[in-house]
Amino acid sequence: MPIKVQKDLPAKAILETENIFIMDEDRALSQDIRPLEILIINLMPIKEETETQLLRALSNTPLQVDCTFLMLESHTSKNTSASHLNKFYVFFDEVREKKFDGMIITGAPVENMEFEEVNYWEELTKIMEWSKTNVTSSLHICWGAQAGLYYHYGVPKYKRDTKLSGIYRHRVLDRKVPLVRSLDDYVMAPHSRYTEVRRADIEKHQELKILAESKEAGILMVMSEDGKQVFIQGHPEYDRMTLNGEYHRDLDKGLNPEIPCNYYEDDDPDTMPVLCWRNAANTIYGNWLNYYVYQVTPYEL
Ligand SMILES: CC(=O)SCCNC(=O)CCNC(=O)[C@H](O)C(C)(C)COP(=O)(O)OP(=O)(O)OC[C@H]1O[C@@H](n2cnc3c(N)ncnc32)[C@H](O)[C@@H]1OP(=O)(O)O
Ligand SMILES: N[C@@H](CCO)C(=O)O
Repeated sequence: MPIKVQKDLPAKAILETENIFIMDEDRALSQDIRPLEILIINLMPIKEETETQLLRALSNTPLQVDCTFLMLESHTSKNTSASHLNKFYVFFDEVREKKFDGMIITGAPVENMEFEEVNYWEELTKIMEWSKTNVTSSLHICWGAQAGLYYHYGVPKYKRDTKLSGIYRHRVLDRKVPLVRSLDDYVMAPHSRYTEVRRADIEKHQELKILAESKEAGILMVMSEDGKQVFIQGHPEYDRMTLNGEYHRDLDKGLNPEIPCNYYEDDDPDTMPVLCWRNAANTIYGNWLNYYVYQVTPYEL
C-alpha cells in the first residue's frame, strides 16, 4: 500500500495509474508506525523499468515501505542517465552507517562472466558482507541470487547449453515455510538466463532450503533457514512485456533467439503475451515483507 519514493521518480506516475499509493517528501508516511526501510541495489541496465517493477511488487501489503535506491561507485552506467542516477540514487558510503529492514539485489546481464570479472564485484561483496549485520533480510534476484549464493555459500553457477527464456511452472516443495505457504502448489514465474545454479551444490548446505523448483527451469527459490537470505533465480517482478522486449532485442541483433516458452498465445510472437505470474509475484514479495522483514526486524533499527 503506501510506498515512499523520492519526488519525481518516473515510476511514481506509472504506478499511480495502477492505484498504487505513493508518498514522497511532500506527503510523508504516517509517523505512528515506522516505515520499513528497504535498500534496493539496482544492477539492471535499464534501471527505470526495474524501479517500477520492484515498487509494484513491494506495494501489495498494508505495510509502509520507504525505498532507497543504491548505485555502485565502481561501475559507470551506460544505459541509465547520470542525471537520473544522481537524482534518485545514493552510493554505499552514504548509507554504510545505517541499518535496513530489507535489501534487494537485482539481476544483471553479467552472468556469462566469472563473478570476479564483474567490475563491481568487490564493491558488491562489501555490501553483502555489511548486510549480515546491517540488514534484517535480503532478497536476491536472478544473477543477484547466483552472486549471493556464491558469495555466502560458495555455490557455483554453470553455463547452460541454451538460453532459458519463458514462463515456467514450479512445484512448491515445503509448505511449512511462510515464504511459500500461501502460494498454490504450482507457481508460474519468468526466467531469462544463460546460467544456472544446481540442486546438488545447494544441498551441500544444510541451512539452505530449496522452496520451489521446475523440471525445465530448475531452481526458482532458495532460502537460508533463518530467513536472512532469500534467493530467487527467476524474475517474478518482470512485466507482461519484458521478455517480449528481450526477445525482439536479440532478434534485431541477429542472435536467432528461441521464442520464449509458454509466453505467447500459440507461441505466436505477434500476439500479446499472456500474464500468468503476477499473483505469485505479489504473494512472494508480500510474504517476504511480512514474515521475514516486518515480523522480525527490530522496532528501533
Ligand atoms: C541473468 C539475470 O540476472 S537477468 C537480468 C539481465 N537482464 C537485463 O539486463 C535485461 C535488459 N538488458 C538489456 O536489454 C541489455 O543488457 C541492454 C540492451 C541494456 C544493453 O545490451 P548491450 O548493448 O549488449 O550491452 P552493454 O555493453 O550496453 O552492457 C550491458 C550491461 O552489462 C553490464 N556489464 C557489461 N560489462 C560489464 C562488466 N565488465 N562489469 C559489470 N557490468 C558489466 C552492465 O550492466 C551494462 O549496462 P550498464 O552499463 O547500463 O549498467
Ligand atoms: N535476462 C537477460 C539475460 C542476460 O543475462 C536478457 O536477456 O537480457
